[in-house]
Amino acid sequence: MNDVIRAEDIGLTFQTADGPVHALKDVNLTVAQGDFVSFIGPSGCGKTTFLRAIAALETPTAGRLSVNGMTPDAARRARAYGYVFQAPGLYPWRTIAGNVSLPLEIMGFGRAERRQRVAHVLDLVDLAGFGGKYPWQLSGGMQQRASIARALAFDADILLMDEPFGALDEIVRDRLNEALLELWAKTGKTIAFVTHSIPEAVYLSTRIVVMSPRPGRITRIIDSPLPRNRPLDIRETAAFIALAHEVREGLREGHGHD
Ligand SMILES: Nc1ncnc2c1ncn2[C@@H]1O[C@H](COP(=O)(O)OP(=O)(O)OP(=O)(O)O)[C@@H](O)[C@H]1O
Repeated sequence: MNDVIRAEDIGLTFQTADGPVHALKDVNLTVAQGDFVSFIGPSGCGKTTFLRAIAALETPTAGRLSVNGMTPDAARRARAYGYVFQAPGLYPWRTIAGNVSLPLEIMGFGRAERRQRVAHVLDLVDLAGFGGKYPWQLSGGMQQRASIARALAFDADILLMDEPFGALDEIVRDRLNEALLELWAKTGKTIAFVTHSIPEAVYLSTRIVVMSPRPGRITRIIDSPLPRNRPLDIRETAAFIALAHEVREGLREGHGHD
């Protein structure tokens, strides 16, 4: 299997008026193609900073980081990833299809190709038939699905997701978690996912990266023994509960350094 993300001794220090902030320190991680990796940890442990570094939105101050075998900057230019944020960030004056089509327009795809791709990704996120609606006509969960479709539209290998379901209620979140796993199985994408929720991390991931703050670092990397095909009620199994316990322990360990 190919490593799509490889971080070696990554450090990232912000210089602020109050002195240096060590957002990441000695971070080592490899993510294989087709992995679903979650980053979990308390506020300020560097989860978002690490995702942003992968996306070339921040530059590490130490170590080496490669994405698809390239520098993050080269990977960004090669459109190696789609990025999904906590808020859907859809333009209210554009239809759902218009929003999903926007990155394709910017990249210069022709009209026929755009139509075909938009229809395909709307179908993938179960929004076929909603392309003509405006964002405000859709529920929060549907809007977030549309933003996932937008990130998928140019068919990048990697999907970076920063707490995409954090603002949604639990029932909607459950449904979207299930839908995301289906989409992952169908597309074979590599997904890097930031969350604050232990059950969400355990339900979704093949690898769980537990982080802790000050300085932001990895305290545990847990490879999931759960099968890739996961119905929601897997959460009631002993294996799931044991894994959640292991994550919780990892989080507690990290707090010991505070
Ligand atoms: N541009 C910046 N300038 C200075 N400090 C920053 C900057 N961005 C992030 N930080 C600091 O770096 C640390 C890590 O932040 P980061 O947002 O990556 O954490 P996080 O784990 O994603 O937190 P949360 O769960 O709250 O989103 C924090 O102490 C934060 O205040």
